[in-house]
Amino acid sequence: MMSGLHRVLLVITLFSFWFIGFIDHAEANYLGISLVLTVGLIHGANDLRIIGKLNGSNRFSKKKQLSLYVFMALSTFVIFYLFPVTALIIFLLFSCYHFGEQHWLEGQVKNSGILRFFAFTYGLLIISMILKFNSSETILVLKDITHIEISSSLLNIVFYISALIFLILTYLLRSVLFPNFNEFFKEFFLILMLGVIFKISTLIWSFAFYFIVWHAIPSLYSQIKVLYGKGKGNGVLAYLKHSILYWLISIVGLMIAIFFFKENTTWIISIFFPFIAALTIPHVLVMSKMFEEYS
Ligand SMILES: CC1=C(/C=C/C(C)=C/C=C/C(C)=C/C=C/C=C(C)/C=C/C=C(C)/C=C/C2=C(C)CCCC2(C)C)C(C)(C)CCC1
Repeated sequence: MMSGLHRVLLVITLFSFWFIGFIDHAEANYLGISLVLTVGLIHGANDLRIIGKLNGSNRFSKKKQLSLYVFMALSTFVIFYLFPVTALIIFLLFSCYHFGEQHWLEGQVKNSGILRFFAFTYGLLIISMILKFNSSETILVLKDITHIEISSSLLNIVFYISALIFLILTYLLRSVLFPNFNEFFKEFFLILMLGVIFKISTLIWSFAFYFIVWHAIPSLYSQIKVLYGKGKGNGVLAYLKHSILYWLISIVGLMIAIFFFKENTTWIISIFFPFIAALTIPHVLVMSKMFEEYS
């Protein structure tokens, strides 16, 4: 749903066209990775506090919640190395829903099955656009992670199918999704702008741009509202203070993973995605429960 925050993000998206012209591809990649490792990681680092706010969380002690979270993250990372294709598919399915849920389901009082499917399709459309518009880099990274070389036509097919289902669902759900033509126009304009950004930049920048601007920032905004209330100006500082330890632990975890697995891969980036995937699974479950209870 288009809110005041979304309007600011649209302006940032427009501004990014101008900004991309100033940096080369290598700089864009460094900046993208730095943003994911800072803002991106931090947006999940307060998950335990969010769990503490959810109904029924007192059934488990804080220690149990922490152990379960760490267990989920570590097992996903290991599964990525044992069964990379299965793990990648599960990661992508979770990610599609998670991206769509953040963008469309906040504030929807009743999340029906079809709305959830729409959210999933939106996430699939965005991710397939990132991959399709950067197909040669995607094929190389996927080969490094799964040892399978996929063809660019597979990326095209997924993109066209998700676009078609997205259009059909948009039509069917138009009265729920778009209170007026302006909202409809802004959403389609956004998809168009994202498509151009993904086309003219690198895979890493495309992913990092969407992940930070259109996922992590809105998610931080929703979490701060839930944790510290709407009117409290110091919510951002409190959020940062409470997340810094978990952020540091994750960075150390990434360094350890790079140290042990760097021989097995051609690019560090192939360790980076399984690492993000490991944190994604528990994070998605926490956020989904938060949206259910706080919509
Ligand atoms: C609390 C806690 C913690 C922390 C946590 C965190 C820090 C979280 C985070 C979280 C996060 C941070 C999340 C994220 C999410 C993400 C996502 C959702 C993504 C997606 C992606 C994708 C989908 C991709 C795709 C691709 C590309 C782009 C290229 C190549 C290929 C592929 C396909 C891979 C710890 C563990 C320390 C401990 C316990 C507690």
